Formats: sequence, C-alpha cells, structure tokens
Amino acid sequence: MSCKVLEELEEVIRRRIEERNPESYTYRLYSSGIPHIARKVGEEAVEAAVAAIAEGRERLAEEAADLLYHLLVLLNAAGLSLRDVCNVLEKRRK
Ligand SMILES: N=c1c2ncn([C@@H]3O[C@H](COP(=O)(O)OP(=O)(O)OP(=O)(O)O)[C@@H](O)[C@H]3O)c2ncn1[C@@H]1O[C@H](COP(=O)(O)O)[C@@H](O)[C@H]1O
Repeated sequence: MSCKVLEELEEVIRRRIEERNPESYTYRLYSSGIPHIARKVGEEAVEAAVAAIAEGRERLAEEAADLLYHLLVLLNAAGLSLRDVCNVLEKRRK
C-alpha cells in the first residue's frame, strides 16, 4: 500500500517537529503531549463520523484529512511511523 501525499505529509511533520518553530501548528500540537494529541484525534474522528452521517461526502473527505493529519502527529509523538502501520496492515492482508 502506498499513498505519496501521506508519506510527504509525514515528512513535513517530521521536519516541523525537528525545526521547533513555535509558529508551526504541528510543532505546537506535538509539544502539547500525547494526551492532548490523542484527544484531538478523538475529536477529529467524531467529526468525521458526524460528517459521514449528516454532512455529506465532501465534508467527510475534509474531516478524514484532518483525522489523518492528527493521527500522523500522534504516531510521530509515540515514536511510530506510517511504515509501522503499513507493516501491521500488510501482515493482516488475506
Ligand atoms: N494537514 C494539515 C492540517 N490539517 C489540519 N490542520 C490544522 O488542525 C487544526 C484543527 O482545527 P481545530 O478547529 O480542531 O483546532 P484549533 O482550534 O485550530 O486548534 P486547537 O487549539 O484546538 O488544537 C487547524 O488549525 C488546522 O489548520 C493542519 N495543519 C497542518 N497540516 C499540514 O501540516 C503542514 C505543516 O503545517 P504547520 O505545522 O502549520 O507549518 C502543512 O503544510 C499542512 O500540509
């Protein structure tokens, strides 16, 4: 499985965190710690679920993008990468 834009986004996230630029939302989110980032992921997941039920496909795509971005920041903060997730998915493949 490969998704170029996700891999590129993961790289941008990694760079923003390395740069420690306080103007970067990514760096500020990362600095807030895993419990806060995890809460944001939960909120974005709920927003995506609500969009799926009541707001239409376009809103769902936007909320899913927010969710994926926040999930990538959470993975980074936890010392994991998209590759680790892909490895799990590959092992599960039937
Ligand atoms: N893909 C995203 C992305 N998706 C969502 N968001 C931000 O996530 C936030 C979510 O909005 P919310 O209303 O839930 O939260 P908020 O009130 O703004 O912020 P909180 O204080 O609640 O955390 C918004 O500020 C969005 O701008 C993102 N911010 C950054 N990126 C990517 O990350 C890259 C680096 O961004 P910077 O770190 O800002 O340079 C960018 O080039 C983009 O590619």
